[in-house]
This record gives sequence, structure tokens and C-alpha cells, in this order.
Amino acid sequence: MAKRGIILMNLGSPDSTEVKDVRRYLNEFLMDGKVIDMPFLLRTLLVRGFIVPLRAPKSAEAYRSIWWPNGSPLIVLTEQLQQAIQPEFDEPVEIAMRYGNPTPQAAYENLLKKVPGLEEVILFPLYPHYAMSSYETAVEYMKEVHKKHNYAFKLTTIKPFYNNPDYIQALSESIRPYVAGNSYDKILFSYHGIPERHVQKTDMTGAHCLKVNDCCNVPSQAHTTCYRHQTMQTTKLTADRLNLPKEKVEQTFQSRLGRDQWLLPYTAQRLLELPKEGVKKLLVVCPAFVSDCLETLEEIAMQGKESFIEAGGEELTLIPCLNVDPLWVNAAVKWLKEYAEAGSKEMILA
Ligand SMILES: C=CC1=C(C)c2cc3[nH]c(cc4nc(cc5[nH]c(cc1n2)c(C)c5CCC(=O)O)C(CCC(=O)O)=C4C)c(C)c3C=C
Ligand SMILES: [Fe+2]
Repeated sequence: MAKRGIILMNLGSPDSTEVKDVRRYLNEFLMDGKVIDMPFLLRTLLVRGFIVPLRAPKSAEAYRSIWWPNGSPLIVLTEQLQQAIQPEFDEPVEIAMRYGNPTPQAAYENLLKKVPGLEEVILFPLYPHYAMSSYETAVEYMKEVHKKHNYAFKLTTIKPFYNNPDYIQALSESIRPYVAGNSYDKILFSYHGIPERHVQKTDMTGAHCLKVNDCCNVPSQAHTTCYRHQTMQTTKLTADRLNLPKEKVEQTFQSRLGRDQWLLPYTAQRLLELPKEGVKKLLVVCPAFVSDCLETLEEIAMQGKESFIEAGGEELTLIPCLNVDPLWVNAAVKWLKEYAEAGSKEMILA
């Protein structure tokens, strides 16, 4: 049996809610060329000169409103996932964050200490969908660190799982109690947004995404890396499994930064419009995240709720992310075991 280790990878959070820590985190995050995709000098000027100085104090305040006694919800929930998965494996399970701590290098080094003669690391990016600014940067960064340190072990990666039946089942069952009884007017599937430009950049055909009419519903190889297609599939498969009435389901994109055209429709805009369309009781689920974080707990459950109520809505209920939901933990364990036992190429990205 190969000597293996597992790394669960998430986005990361600042070390604390102090402005200096938030500033450091935002600088690392937004200086990533797969997030702000501009030439280095222009990016440095914009990020270090404008965006971060303006954003860090506001962002720190937002983090203070959701911070838990034991730290950032995103980190704590990723640690809890690790603790739920570890008992199912002889192999050690570590966590790594793309930005901030614990770093990828620390995760690799921990595995090397725990497994003498380490032969393989299975990387599990905790993103259901492929985006240049989430899944791709996580995987590429892990490869970069692996190469830089000349590690002898092999690195294999779990693919995005946006349409995997185990994931769809876990997501659907987490939503089911909220839709049972039919006492809601609408359910919003709100995904983290990305610039439209990013969708076109990751289109390997160069001719499909946002170019072909109704592109996400026209079969294409481009869909293996298309965030918009993958999020639409998650919504469709989940809504179908739950038998949700079509008129009660809507998909939106949240967390826009800057003035570029991002994927439409914007969650913030729809939260203001929906009450005028008669939607008073709203459910919001955020399937782009497997762990609750600033974007769910603050942007939706606090800011979003306030806008919706001010616009005439009565009730906004945030459906929690999968976090350590038993069906989700079982799915993650099943995939990792399938790979570890059978070396199933189905599950991995070569
Ligand atoms: C689905 C995963 C994510 C994608 C895609 C993504 C793209 C993306 N994000 C920003 C800018 C920011 N995002 C921030 C927070 C944040 N983003 C994700 C996930 C994705 N981002 C998560 C899970 C979080 C929360 C982290 C936490 O600690 O809880 C932030 C920081 C907070 C703030 O100041 O608003 C920024 C900035 C861009 C520009 C982008 C795509 C280009
Ligand atoms: Fe983000």
C-alpha cells in the first residue's frame, strides 16, 4: 500500500480581526494574479495603493461581526471537517489554506514528519466548482510549492464535484427541512461571483463561454472548467432532486468587487427587487462554499437580510453550508477512500 497523506484545502482567513492582519491577508489574496488578473505593476499599484488600504478597516469590522471565540468560522469549520474525516483513515489528514495559515508548506511538512517515506499526497480542494480564482489557484499553488521544495512524493488532486451524486444528495438533504411545508416564497441559490472575463479566460476552446447563445446549456468541452455552467448544474440537479417548483428557484452571484462586469444576476440587486415582486419569505443557500464564512454569515445573513427587509421583505433565512453535515462527511470519506483503494482515475485530475 502506498504511503499517503491527505490535504483538505480551503481559501483561508486573516489570523485575527486586527486591521494589520486583515491587511496582510487581503494583500496576499488580491495580489494573486488568478484573482486580480492584471499585469504585476498595475496590480501592485491598485491592490496595495487603493483597494487594500480602503478595504482592510471595513473588512476587519465585518470579520469582527462573525468571529468565533476559537477563530475564523471558515478555519474552525475546516478543522472540524478534518477531525470528522481523520478517524476514517490510517493516513494523516492535514488542512492547508490558499491564503494565510496554515500554509501549504506547513501541511506538506507535517505529512512528511508523520509519514516517513511519504509517496503520495491526495489534495482535496474544498470547492465544488472550477474557477480560476478558487480551485485553479489552489491547485496551481500546491504544485508550485511542491516543485519549489523538490518533494519526492506524488501530488494528485480531487476534481470539482459540482454534479457528483453524493454531493448533490448531501446538499439537497441539507435544504430539505427548509423547503418542507412550502412556507417560503423563493429559494435563492447564491454563488460567489467572478468577473465574466475569468469565465472566458478558462474556456480552453476559446469560442464557447459567453460567446455561444445559451452557452451553459450547449454541450462543450469548455464546461470542465466553466464556473457558470458548473454552478447552473448544481442548482438544476439540486432543485430537480428536491422537486422544487421552477418559479420558486433563482440563481444569483454575490460578493462583487470593483467595477468590472461580473456574472449576472447580482444577489445584492435581486435582494432589493424580490420584495417588490411579492417575495416576502426568502431562503438563501450558498453552494459555492462548503464551510460557512464571511460571505455567508455576514454578507448574506447580516447585510443581505438588512437590505431585503428594508426593501419590504419579511424574512430571510440562510441555509447553512454543509460544514460537518454527516452526508457530506460520508461523501468526502467515500471519494478519498475510492481513490486511495482503487487509484480511481475517475475521481482525480491527472
Ligand atoms: C467559490 C469560491 C470563491 C471564489 C470563486 C472567489 C472569487 C473572488 N473573491 C474575491 C475577493 C474576495 N473574496 C473574499 C472572501 C472570500 N471569498 C471566498 C471564496 C471565493 N472567492 C471565501 C470563502 C471568502 C471568505 C473568507 C473568510 O475568511 O471567511 C474577500 C475578503 C473579504 C472581503 O474583504 O470582502 C475578498 C476581497 C475576488 C476578487 C474574486 C474573483 C475574482
Ligand atoms: Fe472571494
